Amino acid sequence: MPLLEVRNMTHFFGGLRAVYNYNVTIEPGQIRGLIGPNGAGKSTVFNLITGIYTPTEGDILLEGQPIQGLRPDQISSRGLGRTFQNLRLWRHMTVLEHVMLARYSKLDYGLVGAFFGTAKRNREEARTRQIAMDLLKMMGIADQADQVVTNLPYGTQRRVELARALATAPRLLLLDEPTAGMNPGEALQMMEIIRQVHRELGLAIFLIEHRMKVVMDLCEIIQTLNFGEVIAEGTPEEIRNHPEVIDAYLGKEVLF
Ligand SMILES: Nc1ncnc2c1ncn2[C@@H]1O[C@H](COP(=O)(O)OP(=O)(O)OP(=O)(O)O)[C@@H](O)[C@H]1O
Repeated sequence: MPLLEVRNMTHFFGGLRAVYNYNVTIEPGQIRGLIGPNGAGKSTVFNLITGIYTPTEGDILLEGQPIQGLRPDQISSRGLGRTFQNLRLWRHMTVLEHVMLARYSKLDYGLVGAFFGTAKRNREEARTRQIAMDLLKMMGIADQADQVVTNLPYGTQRRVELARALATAPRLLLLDEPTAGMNPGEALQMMEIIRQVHRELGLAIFLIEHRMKVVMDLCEIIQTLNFGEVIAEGTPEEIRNHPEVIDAYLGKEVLF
């Protein structure tokens, strides 16, 4: 069974057709890319899948179960994690607190446990801290666990955001422009981290990215959107040589 299946999804913002008859099937462990010009509808596709918007039409199935109409937190707890194009971090929290807080949504010690500090709660706290620290190690930022995020360089903040998304143990991770705003060196490091996350955690990844090197190197299959519609889907080689994609998009894009 596919991990995610989106069928004939259409979305209007008032009179604007942002996404039209969109389909995608993501298998467990697959890495897929979504590219297209500014305003093509890429972030809207992610916002529809993650429950920020409810599609005007269509079906979204996660492991065979319909998820359209559920709240973002309900969809997240079913195994779908994401990061955003613009960072959404809390100004006064430390790196470790960000990741631990996300992990708490997975915890189950009930209200009584939360008030009275049961042994189970203490065990779970220790385990949460351990998982969060392991993720920070994977991101290469464990030594900055106690830093307040706003004091850290932008590239590091993006790693915190990725660690936070991974803290809920998703089976599918949606990354909205993971290298946006980074210099080429930071972007290369982020690419290696994504590769490592995929290899070590074995989850499926769906990513939006403008940097062609990142998409072409990481993804097995790439879709191209233009005016809300998929104009091409294929391997990096097929996409690179697709006349409509070159015309609509690649001719104008940053190679790195
Ligand atoms: N909340 C909204 N209300 C109204 N229109 C919106 C909303 N969000 C997006 N749009 C419009 O929908 C279209 C698709 O936008 P979207 O942000 O999905 O594109 P995108 O491919 O992610 O672009 P970019 O690469 O610039 O991030 C655009 O015309 C945009 O202006």
